[in-house]
Amino acid sequence: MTNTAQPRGRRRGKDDGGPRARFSDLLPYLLEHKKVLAFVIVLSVLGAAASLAQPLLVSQVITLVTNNQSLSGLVWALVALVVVSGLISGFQHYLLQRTGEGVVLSSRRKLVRRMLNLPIREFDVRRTGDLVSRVGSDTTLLRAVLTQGLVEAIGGSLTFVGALIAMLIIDPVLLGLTVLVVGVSIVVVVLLSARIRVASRKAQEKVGDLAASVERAITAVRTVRAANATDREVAAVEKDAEGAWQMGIQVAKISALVVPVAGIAMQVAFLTVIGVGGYRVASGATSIASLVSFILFLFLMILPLGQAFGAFTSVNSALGALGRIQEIINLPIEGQTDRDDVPLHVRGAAAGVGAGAGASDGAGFGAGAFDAAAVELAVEFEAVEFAYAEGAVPGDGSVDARGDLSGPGTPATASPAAASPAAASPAATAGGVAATPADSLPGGTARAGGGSDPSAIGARESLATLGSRATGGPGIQSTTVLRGVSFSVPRGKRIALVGPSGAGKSTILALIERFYDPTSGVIRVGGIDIRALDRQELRSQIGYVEQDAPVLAGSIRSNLLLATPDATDEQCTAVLGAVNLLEVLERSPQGLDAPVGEEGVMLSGGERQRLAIARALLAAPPILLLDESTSSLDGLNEQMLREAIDAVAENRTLIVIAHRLSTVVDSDLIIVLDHGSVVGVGTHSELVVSTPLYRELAKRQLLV
Ligand SMILES: Nc1ncnc2c1ncn2[C@@H]1O[C@H](COP(=O)(O)OP(=O)(O)OP(=O)(O)O)[C@@H](O)[C@H]1O
Repeated sequence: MTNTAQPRGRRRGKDDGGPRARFSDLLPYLLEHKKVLAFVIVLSVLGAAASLAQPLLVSQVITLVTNNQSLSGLVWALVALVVVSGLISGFQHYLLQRTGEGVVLSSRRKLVRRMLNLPIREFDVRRTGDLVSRVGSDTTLLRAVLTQGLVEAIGGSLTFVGALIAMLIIDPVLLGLTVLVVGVSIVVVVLLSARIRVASRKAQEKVGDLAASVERAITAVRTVRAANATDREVAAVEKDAEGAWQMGIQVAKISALVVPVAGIAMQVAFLTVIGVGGYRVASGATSIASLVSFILFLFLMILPLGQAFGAFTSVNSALGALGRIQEIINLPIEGQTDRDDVPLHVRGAAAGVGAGAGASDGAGFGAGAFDAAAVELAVEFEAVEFAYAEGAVPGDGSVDARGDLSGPGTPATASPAAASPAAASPAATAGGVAATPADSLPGGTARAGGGSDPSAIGARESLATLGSRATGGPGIQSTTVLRGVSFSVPRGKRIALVGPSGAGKSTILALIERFYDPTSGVIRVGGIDIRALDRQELRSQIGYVEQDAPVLAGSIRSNLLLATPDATDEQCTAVLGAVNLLEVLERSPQGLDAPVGEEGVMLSGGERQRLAIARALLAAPPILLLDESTSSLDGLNEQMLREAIDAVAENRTLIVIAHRLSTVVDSDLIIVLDHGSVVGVGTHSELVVSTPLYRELAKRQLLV
């Protein structure tokens, strides 16, 4: 399905332009099990020896029969050989299956660990279903490398060589003919291998597409059903399923060419040996016993050849899938693309933060750990510019740690020298917002210019252009979302961000969480440039309730314990009481263990939001970020929730986004955003007078 509603992720232009893996990429996965594999290879060698011994014994049998001598000893030896070969082969099979599962497990572990640590930007451009499919489906192909013959082929190669030597001794002429036939088959298989690899990778990509469209349809099933779009979605998913089927058929066709090659080689070699060998026996050039043992060795030689061809096919299929796995594993994780040009004195201060930041007593950042005056400001934005990178970025799997993901926040980011010239330009300062700490007003407010000033609009446009240029590398498009945003949030205050949809309010919270880095400008938390803070440390100081207040599948308890795994049942119950959610507990005899359904679907919208807020409150961080956290609440619940937040918010800094001004009119400070710029800062009564946009919003909501 061509899913235009979601980003398609990194697409490839050409068939063979996708992520590639070499055999050497597979080795680390195999080497993790080197002891077992070495043991299996020893077993293979023993098995090969047992196999090689059989034709020799058979040859002996023929000689003894011809000479009318007793066979009993030899027969017992043959029986023992067959039994031992069987046991070895069974044990070997089990060990290989087991190791194959081990390879799948370790690849899944690596992949998931990497995936969940990727920068948020990666999740903006990739499809969830495709990522899930890489973990679930691509990894299973690695198993086939071991279970479908690679190790047997290694052991088998000994049989192959042993048989070859024996055949050389028995009849070099017949061997020459055999090698000719076998050589042709090997060339054919090698030629087909590259096509198998490409087809296999494309088949896995199609499976990824399929998983992505199934995921899309299922997650939006209510919307799809309500829009009477079920049949169309089914058709779209079916189309993707057909795409996967077609590529599967493609793989089957190429494999079908490989599989019979060994069989054909064997038959041709066998017929040739029988024909030429029979002639040679008739002419007295060789004996019947030699011909029979030559033919048995021929079988022994061809058998591992079949295994080798099978192994070759499965390794090439696996390499197709491994390319997709490695594409993710090779991506830089969050933090790896950071520039280390944060001024040293800032880093030094940050070192002190760690010690105090762990204390989440709500008193603020690491009291006493660094300059107390700086701590007075919980959050500061200074001339922050930001643009999301948009659109698909072609990648080959070996993404340059500094280049590809940079977008906003890397090359043009951190150093003051690298800040967008427009951000510091007089036009920007005059037209939009206060750009330097010196411009901050006492009490932590920021000076706001006239957002409706035409010159400011002009400045914004040029900033947008510059921001885009600064941000986007080749292939990356970006639109400036925040333009020279400056404001300060004093510790312990309640701040509201308001403004029209798309003004950039949620983006500000995402930047405080450091999901993205600004294109230019500085964000400080507790007086520290957040680029100098460890992300975990930073986030442990912040409670964040997203706009869609996500609730994870699982129980109420697992949702609450997400950020605070050690919280007691009493603490959980108390925080649920604080957000008026005790009723949900009473509803089910399972209490805290009551399931909430996929994405919390068994809860109402308001309950989901309150549960998410309860989760944030339970962690009791010094700073709380609430994104439209009261939008799904009825009047009564909203009132209760506000009281709860007010109670918990004591001594904490609260930054709240709300569309309904009624929920934020009593904030200590309201910051008004429009098109990514701060157009007003003040209290409700100040803004009604000073900021036309705010007055308009308030008027529409019957607040003035
Ligand atoms: N992940 C993203 N990738 C690309 N663009 C984005 C992303 N998130 C937001 N945007 C864009 O950034 C702009 C600001 O979005 P943001 O969500 O910050 O606005 P908002 O003020 O919170 O809006 P709302 O009140 O409707 O939630 C919008 O134009 C939006 O399309």
